[in-house]
Amino acid sequence: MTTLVGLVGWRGMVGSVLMDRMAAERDFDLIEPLFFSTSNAGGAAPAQAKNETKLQDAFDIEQLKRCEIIITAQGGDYTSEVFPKLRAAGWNGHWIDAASTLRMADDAVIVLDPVNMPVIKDALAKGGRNWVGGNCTVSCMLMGVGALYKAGLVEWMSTQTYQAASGGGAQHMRELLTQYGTLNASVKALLDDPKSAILEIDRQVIATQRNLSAAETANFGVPLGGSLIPWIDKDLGNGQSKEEWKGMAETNKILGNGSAQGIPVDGFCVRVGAMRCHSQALTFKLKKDVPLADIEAMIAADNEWVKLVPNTREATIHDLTPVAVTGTMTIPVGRIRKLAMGPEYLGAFTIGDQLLWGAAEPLRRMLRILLAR
Ligand SMILES: NC(=O)C1=CN([C@@H]2O[C@H](COP(=O)(O)OP(=O)(O)OC[C@H]3O[C@@H](n4cnc5c(N)ncnc54)[C@H](OP(=O)(O)O)[C@@H]3O)[C@@H](O)[C@H]2O)C=CC1
Ligand SMILES: N[C@@H](CC(=O)OP(=O)(O)O)C(=O)O
Repeated sequence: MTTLVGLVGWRGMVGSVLMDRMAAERDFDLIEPLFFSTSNAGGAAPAQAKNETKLQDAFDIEQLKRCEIIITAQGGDYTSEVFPKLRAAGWNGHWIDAASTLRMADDAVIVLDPVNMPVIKDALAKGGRNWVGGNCTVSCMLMGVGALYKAGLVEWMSTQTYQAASGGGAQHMRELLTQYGTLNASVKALLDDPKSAILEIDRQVIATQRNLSAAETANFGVPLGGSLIPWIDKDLGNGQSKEEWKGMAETNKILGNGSAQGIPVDGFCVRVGAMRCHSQALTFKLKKDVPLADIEAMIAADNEWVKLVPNTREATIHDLTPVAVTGTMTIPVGRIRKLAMGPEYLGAFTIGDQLLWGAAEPLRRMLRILLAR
């Protein structure tokens, strides 16, 4: 019998990317999908529905219990409310989740199978049933440079991120574009006049940024267009943002190192005016001096999506940008070079589409792993 798979959060931003990827990879051929909604129970399910063509209530535990596997991209509040009730009602199925809520739970695995298939297999063998997608920045970073971790070469890593608006959600992407539009409109006449003074344009732009309406900064709280925000997620009260904390905690959990005592990973997470690709500059302290060519070969051979970008100006400006990477599964790694601090210090720059490898893709791949058993 075909596996009944519940889909929750399928029409949100992450969910839509997930649906596209599942369709592209023909995942729906292998399952009987049961679509849920928090807002439109009884409405028509999307075209991928087969026998179950009505949307089910996403809070209806009895309907959820019918599913052998549930994939949710509905968000953390939904997980917090429904998951404990479902387990308490005796549901023994597999829960695959995009939200961070359950990530650090002992009985949950952060799934990124090109990096941690052994961890996933070990958990499966032990009866694991909770599978959670990792933080987008961490997942994209490990898809790029996981080879160095797998080879046991990393003493520590520092990451400086350049994270896209999409990490905040659809409204944040819209807000960024609205801000850019407002800025452009405020100096349009001056821009159209090639003889206008650039410092006058600059003066008007900063005045516009400082006077953006509350509606135009409702999501980010401050201007992002033409600026940046060096804080992402909650304030942990110790000087670190929660996004920065995830770097070490999740990297080590994904690698199966345990979260408390692992390889030190730290740095600064910064929101920039990109749309949906997270970029990051990485500094490694390696455990030993490894020739650059060996490092490059290791990274290039790690998985089929990683792409080495030669450390030249031309290759970098064309292939190592959010514009080049958006909407693709490719994880470019470039700017690889030994740093001035010494031969064990390595620099690299990597980019990933945070809605693909950063959110949707590890979930559908986990579904495939479960279906293939
Ligand atoms: N944004 C990101 O980069 C990442 C997000 N995540 C996780 O995924 C969760 C979902 O994120 P995201 O996809 O950005 O959230 P969205 O806000 O885009 O979607 C969440 C839900 O909102 C409801 N909704 C209400 N109005 C609309 C509308 N106009 N269009 C579409 N859906 C609507 C839908 O539920 P319904 O159909 O039931 O009404 C939908 O499933 C996050 O909470 C987070 O936990 C994980 C990794 C990255
Ligand atoms: N925090 C990420 C997006 C995200 O959803 O992260 P997480 O899945 O760890 O909550 C960002 O803002 O770019």
